[in-house]
Amino acid sequence: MSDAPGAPTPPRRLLPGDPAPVFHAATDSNPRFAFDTVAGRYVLIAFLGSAQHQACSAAWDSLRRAQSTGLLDDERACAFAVTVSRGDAHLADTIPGLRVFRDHDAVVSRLYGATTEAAPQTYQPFALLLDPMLRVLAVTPIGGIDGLLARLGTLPDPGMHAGAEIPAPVLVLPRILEAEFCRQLIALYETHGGSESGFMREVGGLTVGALDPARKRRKDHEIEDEAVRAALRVRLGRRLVPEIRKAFQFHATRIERYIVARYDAADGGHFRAHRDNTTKGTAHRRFAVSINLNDDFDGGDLWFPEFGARRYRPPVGGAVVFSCSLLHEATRVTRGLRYATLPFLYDDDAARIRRENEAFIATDAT
Ligand SMILES: O=C(O)CCC(=O)C(=O)O
Ligand SMILES: [Fe+2]
Repeated sequence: MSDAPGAPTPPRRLLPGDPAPVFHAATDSNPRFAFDTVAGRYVLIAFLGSAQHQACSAAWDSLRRAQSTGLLDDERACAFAVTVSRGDAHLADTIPGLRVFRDHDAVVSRLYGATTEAAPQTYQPFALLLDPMLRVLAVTPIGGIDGLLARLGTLPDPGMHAGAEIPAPVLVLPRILEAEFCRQLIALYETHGGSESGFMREVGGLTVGALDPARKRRKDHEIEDEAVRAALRVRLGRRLVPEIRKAFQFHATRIERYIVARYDAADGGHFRAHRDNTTKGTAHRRFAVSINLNDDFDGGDLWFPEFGARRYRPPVGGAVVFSCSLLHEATRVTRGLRYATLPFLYDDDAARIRRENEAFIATDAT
C-alpha cells in the first residue's frame, strides 16, 4: 500500500496473515476448479513441483496418510498438491479431502513464487496452511509438511479460527417489503410458474449460462409487470439503499434482476457456495440482496463460509445484504417452499463495466 492510489502489488513470499492468491486450475475431475470456493475450512496447499523428487514424494505420502486418518475430510480441512510434471499421473485425487492441481504451465506455481518465468528449471517446493478465509496461517519448506499437518490437527473448529466467532460483514434489515407485497409476489409466481434457474460460468473468456442441479436447484419467475417492478424499486430505494450507504459507503443506483425465486424441498432446492461477481458478465454486481417472502419452510438459510457456521434467515419481507465478492450458500430447503426475491445492486460506474462486458456474454442466464 501507499498513500497514492493504485493497486497494491502482491507480496512475493507469502507470510502469515497474507491472503492467498486465488486461481482456477485443472484437477482430474474438474478442468477449471475455482480455488476461491474452498474457503470455509482449513486448506493445505503443497507445491510439490514433481513427486519424482524424494522429499516431494514423501510429502505426498504424508498427505495420503492424513487423508486416510480423516484429518482431510473436506469439512474441517482439505489439501491440494500442485504438480507441474506430466510424470505425476499416479498422484490421484482422494475424495474427500485431497486433490491434485495439474499445473503443467506452472501458472499457479509462479503465482505463489515456487518458480519463476526467468528460471523455470528452479522449483522451490513448499507448503502453506491457510485459514478458512484463505489467508496464510503457516508456511514451510516441503520437508516440514508433517509439522504443518500436526498443527492442523490442533486447530479449533474452522468457525473459531480467530479464537472467537467472527460475524460476517453483512446487513440484516427487517421491514423492507410489507407482508401484503410479499404475498403479491408469491401469487405472481403461483400464477406464472418458474423455470429452472442456472448460473454464470466463464468458458474460454466468454460468460455462459449453465445448469447443474448439484450446484443449484431453484426455479425463478422473472417479474415482467412494470408496476410490480416499480413497487419493488421504490421500497429498495427508500429502505435498503440508505442502510447500505451508511454501513458500506456505497450508493446503489441500479438494480439487476427482478425475480421471484422458489426453492422446493421436494427437489432439494439449494444453491451451493459461490460468489456472485466472478465472471465478466457479472463483474459489475456490487451488493446482493436476499429477501424472504415467506417463512413456512425449514432449511433455506444463508451462510458465509469464510466467516463461520452462523446461519442467516431474515424475517418475511426482511433482507440480508452482502458484498457480491463474499462466498455464500443458500442451504437446502428440507420442508416446504422458500420464496425469495433476489436483486443485485450496482452503481453508475459499475454500469459502465456492465456495458463494456456485454460483448463477453454468450447466453443469458440468471
Ligand atoms: O437464496 C438466496 O438467498 C441467495 C441466492 C443467491 O445466492 C443467488 O441467487 O446468487
Ligand atoms: Fe449468490
